[in-house]
Amino acid sequence: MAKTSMQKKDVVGDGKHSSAASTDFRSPVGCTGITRGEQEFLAWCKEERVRFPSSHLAALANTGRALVASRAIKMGEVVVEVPDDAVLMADNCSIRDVLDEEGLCKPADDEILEVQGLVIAVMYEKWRGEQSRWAPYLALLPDDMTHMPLYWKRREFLELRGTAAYDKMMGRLQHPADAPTQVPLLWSEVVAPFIAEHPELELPGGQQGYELYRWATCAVASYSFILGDDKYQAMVPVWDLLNHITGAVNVRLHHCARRHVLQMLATRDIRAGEELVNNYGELSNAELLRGYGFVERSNRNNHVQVPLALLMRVVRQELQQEQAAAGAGEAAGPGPGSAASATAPAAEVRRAVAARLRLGRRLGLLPLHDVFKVYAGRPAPAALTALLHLLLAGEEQAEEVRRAARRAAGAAHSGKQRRGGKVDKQAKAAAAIAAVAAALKQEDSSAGGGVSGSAAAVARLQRVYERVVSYMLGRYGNSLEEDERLMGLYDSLPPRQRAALLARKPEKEALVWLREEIKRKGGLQRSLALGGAEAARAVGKSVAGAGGNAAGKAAVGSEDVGGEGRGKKAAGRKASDDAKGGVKPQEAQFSFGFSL
Ligand SMILES: C[S@@+](CC[C@H](N)C(=O)[O-])C[C@H]1O[C@@H](n2cnc3c(N)ncnc32)[C@H](O)[C@@H]1O
Repeated sequence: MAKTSMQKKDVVGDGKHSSAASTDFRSPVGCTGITRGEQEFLAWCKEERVRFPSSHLAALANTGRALVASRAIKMGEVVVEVPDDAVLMADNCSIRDVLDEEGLCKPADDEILEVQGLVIAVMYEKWRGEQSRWAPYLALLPDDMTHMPLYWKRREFLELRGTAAYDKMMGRLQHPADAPTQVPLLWSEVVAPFIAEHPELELPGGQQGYELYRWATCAVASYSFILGDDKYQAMVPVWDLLNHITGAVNVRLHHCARRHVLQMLATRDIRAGEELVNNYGELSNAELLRGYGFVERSNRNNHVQVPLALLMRVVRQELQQEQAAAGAGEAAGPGPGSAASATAPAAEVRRAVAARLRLGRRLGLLPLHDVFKVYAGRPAPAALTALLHLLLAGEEQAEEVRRAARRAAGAAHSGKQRRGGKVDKQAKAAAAIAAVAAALKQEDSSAGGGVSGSAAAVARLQRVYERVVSYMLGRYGNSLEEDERLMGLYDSLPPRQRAALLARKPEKEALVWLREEIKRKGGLQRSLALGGAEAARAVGKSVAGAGGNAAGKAAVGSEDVGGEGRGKKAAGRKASDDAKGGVKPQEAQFSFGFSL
């Protein structure tokens, strides 16, 4: 594997200065010379018509390489332009036919395989060294990816127990775009056999091969983009030089189909010397750490992910305990209109809850990848509260919710709101949430309502929430109090411990917040009052996903492309109408195939 020096310099010039061979080149904002690797990359950009005329490469203390404005940039100006065929994908790399034959190009049987296709493409092109068309580009990617948790020692990795980062990397939750997931398994089941079956490629096997694979996986995880509706995973040179700072994005991604170029446009005026900043998604620290190997000291996107599988388990437990209590002649009984009758065996509870879940799904109450996000300081997600109510509900209550949702969907049909079926789903979810809110409205248990049906339902929801929170808090390796103590020692902690601390502590805070919020007077109603917005979120994408990334990462105004040639077509196909910065479609990565 060709090694490239990754010494970082303070600032290096942009493509137009690439002919300056001297190492004491001074950029418009001062600073030092450029490395040979950087010079070669800039020359390569020129050859490939990759342009960033108003900015230059910089190396910043905490974030590594970056693009910095060389002059004032106007809102809407194109700041980076990358021809479609300069991107690197499984579909246009030099072994694309082999990858295609092996089912590792689009459309593969499994999206995971498509991501593996790009990882192998990156491995191969890197391995070819100078012979690769992308050599100067690949040489500029950091050789050292040890900031990624994939390189952490077991002891360090265990510090992440309980977090979304840990679960995803352990393969408990999985989305194809979660590149650093199940790496040893994918190596032994997909990549090592591929290498063994294609000796003509001369890729290394064994430990050397695995190290190359691990590096390429990290490169794909933290540098690749997903282009267009067809979700082509691609390495996009220069686009991937932009860092992520929550709340500071100043560019958006776009595809100009007419000219077959991917573009980055300024979303506001940018001053000379200002960093160009992308948005990798609305990501928590745990997610940033897993996918990109860094965390932010203060991150407004911090949240905890509550998996559906856990909710199902807790609901079943609740119902079975209610039954047992009723069977033993205790006072509580199965509650008003319970999902299973007092005499029902566990299997019946399971069936009843599964049926309610199907209804919840039809009503649009399930978020993308079945993971509910809970934020400290915000009400519990409406769709979560509504779904829990539904899962616990008896026949009659469930039917009521279903009828209300149907009426609302019918109204949306006949109204002007309908847009490609999406509003139907949103309207249904909103109506289901409203119906649950109405059912719970009469009383809140904390108001001292006693024994009315709704008070019992509220108490039951609170119990279920409490169990979910307790279970999730118990999964971390230590307590929130311990993390608070560790924050006092923050500066003296090793970097990986700091990162783990900043990943797990906000998750615990969100859980503790949830527990308190649900107990507070009106907490459940506050959750359900957000029905509209939450309903939109419940049906995904349109609110916070890569497809509709409100923070501006998603490109707008893309035009359709008539592709020419394979690579071009792939990159071009509606590319960047939801092109993403960083590797994963932001919502789509939160799959949580969790089991207790
Ligand atoms: C797409 S690359 C951006 C270019 C990168 N800085 C470089 O030196 O090549 C993503 C990587 O940049 C770094 N990065 C991006 N944003 C960061 C931030 N806010 N803080 C720390 N590191 C950051 C992380 O190492 C991440 O894996």
